[in-house]
Amino acid sequence: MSGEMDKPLISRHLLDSDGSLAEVPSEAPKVGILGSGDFARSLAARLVSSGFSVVVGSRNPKRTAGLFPSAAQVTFQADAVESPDVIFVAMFREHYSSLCGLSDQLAGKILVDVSNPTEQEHLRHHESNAEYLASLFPTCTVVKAFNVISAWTLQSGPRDGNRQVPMCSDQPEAKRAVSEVVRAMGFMPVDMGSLASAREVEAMPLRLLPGWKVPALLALGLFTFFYVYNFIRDVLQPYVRDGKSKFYKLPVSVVNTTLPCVAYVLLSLVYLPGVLAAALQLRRGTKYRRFPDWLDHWLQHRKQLGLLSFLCAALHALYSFCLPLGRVNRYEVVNLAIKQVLANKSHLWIEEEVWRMEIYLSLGVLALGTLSLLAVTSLPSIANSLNWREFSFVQSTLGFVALVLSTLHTLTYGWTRAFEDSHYKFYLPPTFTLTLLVPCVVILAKALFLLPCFSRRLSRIRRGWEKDGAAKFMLPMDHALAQKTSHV
Ligand SMILES: Cc1cc2nc3c(=O)[nH]c(=O)nc-3n(C[C@H](O)[C@H](O)[C@H](O)COP(=O)(O)OP(=O)(O)OC[C@H]3O[C@@H](n4cnc5c(N)ncnc54)[C@H](O)[C@@H]3O)c2cc1C
Ligand SMILES: NC(=O)C1=CN([C@@H]2O[C@H](COP(=O)(O)OP(=O)(O)OC[C@H]3O[C@@H](n4cnc5c(N)ncnc54)[C@H](OP(=O)(O)O)[C@@H]3O)[C@@H](O)[C@H]2O)C=CC1
Ligand code: HEM
Ligand SMILES: [Cu+2]
Ligand SMILES: [Fe+3]
Repeated sequence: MSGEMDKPLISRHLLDSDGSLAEVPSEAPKVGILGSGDFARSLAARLVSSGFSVVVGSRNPKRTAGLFPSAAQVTFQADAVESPDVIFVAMFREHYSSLCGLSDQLAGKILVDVSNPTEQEHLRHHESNAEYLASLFPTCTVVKAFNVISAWTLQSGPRDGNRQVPMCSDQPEAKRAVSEVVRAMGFMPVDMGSLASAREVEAMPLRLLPGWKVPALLALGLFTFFYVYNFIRDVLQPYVRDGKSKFYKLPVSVVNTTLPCVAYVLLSLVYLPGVLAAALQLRRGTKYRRFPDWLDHWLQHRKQLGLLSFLCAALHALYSFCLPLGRVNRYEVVNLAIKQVLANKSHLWIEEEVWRMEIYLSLGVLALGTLSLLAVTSLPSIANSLNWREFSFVQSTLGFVALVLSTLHTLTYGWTRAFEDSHYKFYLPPTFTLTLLVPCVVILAKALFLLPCFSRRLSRIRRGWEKDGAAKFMLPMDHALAQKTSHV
């Protein structure tokens, strides 16, 4: 079998070292495909247009030949596996065993398992599809690849969507051969190690935005809560008390009171776990103990929380820009003007209102601008061009600045309303007062941890110093202090 593996599987000079197309070999490398379904058809089309000679093995070649590009040869399974060394198995797991009759012809060849188990299949079988295929054909080398690429992406080419093709196999030589096919097709092979990783590779397409589930549900929960709260205050209360219909507020006004509250609370929840972590480290006097699971989980979901906060804040800004466009605004302005005329007043100008509004609008714009920087740097291409310090400056420091600006925006918007009885409807305080609690706790805690007594201790803990037990790392100036406290 090693003799089989030694010969070049695919003409190496199809690709230059830099990946560009070099001289096309006189005879195109041959690739086999077993199966004639959706995936097989897209794969064949892609392989043909990438310069491969393709032979398809079907149980019924007459019926299926018309579905393939004319350059692809469609024949019986036994004939198709005769000459190519790399054979894609584009079939479902339950049909693998139907290939057992081909064992002799397949001996020594590379089988590429492209299959995607469903969630139930993945749970039912403890061995991966690829390992199962390998157990059926012990004389073949199995490579797991392409399962994360949809038939559609194969057809439309790798221009949009994910270009990475995770692959694994126990045979480095086989992996290299399939990598070359992957590259020639315009995709990026990603080595995932031995075939034992196949289960992990097969689980990849089963994930649907795993990190987003909890943050998205949280955002939805907050939205629902604040929407109902604002509905009761702004729509239900005037209706019940005075019989006034304010239902026109549902699509814009109530939404624009709800969205900023969600954005603001989510933003504070991004920075709260950092504060809790610092507090925990201060109390324990070490960083070498795991955080409780809930805190660990929370710390890992901050990016998603932050981006959802940014989304809500951006929508809030757009809604705010749209407010003056509505009919409501025009009628209110006209009605106010008429009232002024009837009351024989000429100049309406409340200095305090003007200043309050100018300031809170400006602070809101600044807060959103700062948040945009965080959102931009969270794009992988930009994040990769920043070093660790730059990234953490934007994320940690500027993010905190955004939280402070949002707080000032909310406070100047709220002004004295929290203290005026007329703003308590059904005894419910104005919405913004509900949102201030968490952000203010975060800001105060951050300020507290900046005090020298805390910040010195924190930075020592983060460099490995421990309250009791051996000091793992010490600054020279900490040496004397550490000796006093770390007797065993
Ligand atoms: C729009 C938006 C986009 C976001 N995008 C991303 C993203 O792409 N990726 C991402 O990870 N997060 C992202 N976030 C989340 C958030 O910005 C980061 O998690 C941020 O780093 C949290 O800052 P922090 O100061 O609370 O926490 P941390 O930076 O984890 O620090 C917590 C505390 O520990 C201190 N500290 C941390 N490490 C050390 C150390 N080694 N030595 C000494 N002190 C230390 C800090 O000073 C701080 O006081 C985003 C947020 C928003 C709003
Ligand atoms: N569709 C997609 O987007 C993706 C599919 N995949 C994987 O590719 C594989 C094929 O998927 P897909 O092409 O969609 O499936 P299809 O059902 O469209 O095709 C399966 C093919 O298997 C062949 N086959 C061979 N033996 C049997 C048998 N005993 N019973 C039934 N069929 C048999 C058939 O070809 P014939 O009749 O000519 O022999 C049939 O066309 C699966 O493992 C799937 O998980 C992976 C990633 C994406
Ligand atoms: C371009 C940026 C922004 C503009 C133009 C803007 C504008 C406004 C306006 C007009 C209001 C009053 C809404 C109303 O009348 O009900 C308001 C309220 C509010 N804004 Fe902003 N804002 C901006 C950014 C932000 C950001 C980034 C946050 C926080 C993340 C935020 C949080 C809030 C909060 C919490 C309220 C109070 C909501 C309430 O209780 O009624 N805003 N903003
Ligand atoms: Cu979670
Ligand atoms: Fe999770």
